[in-house]
Amino acid sequence: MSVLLSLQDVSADLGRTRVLQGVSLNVGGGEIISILGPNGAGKTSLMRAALGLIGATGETRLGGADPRTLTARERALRAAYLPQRPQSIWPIKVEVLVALGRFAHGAVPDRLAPADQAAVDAAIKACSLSEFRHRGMDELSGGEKARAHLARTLAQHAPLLLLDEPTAGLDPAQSLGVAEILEAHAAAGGAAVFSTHDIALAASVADRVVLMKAGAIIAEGAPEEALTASVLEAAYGRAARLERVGDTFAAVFDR
Ligand SMILES: Nc1ncnc2c1ncn2[C@@H]1O[C@H](COP(=O)(O)OP(=O)(O)OP(=O)(O)O)[C@@H](O)[C@H]1O
Repeated sequence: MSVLLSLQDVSADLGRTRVLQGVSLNVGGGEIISILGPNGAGKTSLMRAALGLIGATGETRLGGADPRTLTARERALRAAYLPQRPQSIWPIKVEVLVALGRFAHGAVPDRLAPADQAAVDAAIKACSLSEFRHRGMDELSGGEKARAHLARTLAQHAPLLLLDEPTAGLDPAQSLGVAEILEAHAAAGGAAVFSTHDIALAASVADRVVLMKAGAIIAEGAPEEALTASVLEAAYGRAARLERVGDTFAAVFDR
């Protein structure tokens, strides 16, 4: 199994806040890993450190290289990043936004080579956006916009997906669609790391969950083994448990 991302004892500060504390994580091809944890736990910071977007101590390797030494293009060929709440500043068409995902392959959005066009079409289809592809980004609902940004990320065809809350704002059926996209990516040998507050979805989809609190990983492993009641309570400060429901899960928080 190829190692696509490796963090060893990574710590980082933003301003006066220690946002990562001794984080170690290895991600190999074929894996789906979900990052969980309360607001402010460090999930976004972990992804940004993985990409070299924030300074950190320890050792970070993205596709075997220190991400701080990579050009934007080299980084984009290794990892596709979906930021939390991405913005599209211009009212560009959906298919043009998705084509921007091809920049690392040398694509120009209005003159796509066949391979770039095929990648754009496949990403639009996977994200159920075919009927919206000619619409402006300013003519979409919140969930449709989120899917367009995900499609841009997928069109990049990077082996590692780093997705910060890819299902935020999506309806349950669309969230399951994202889960199936991640499963297909992993089945093809890629890896997906995604953060979410949907514990049940994470447990259903991820091979491994990583639970963070205050910048540190407090539990990691197969969902049912890692997400014990005591660990969930330690993370969220409320009594909670993961329950199996058929072949999926529910996260139950006591009131
Ligand atoms: N630019 C910044 N300067 C100082 N502190 C920051 C900065 N950005 C984030 N933080 C702090 O870093 C910590 C981790 O933030 P991060 O965005 O990584 O959390 P998160 O787990 O992704 O949270 P959420 O679930 O709310 O998205 C938080 O305490 C946050 O307040």
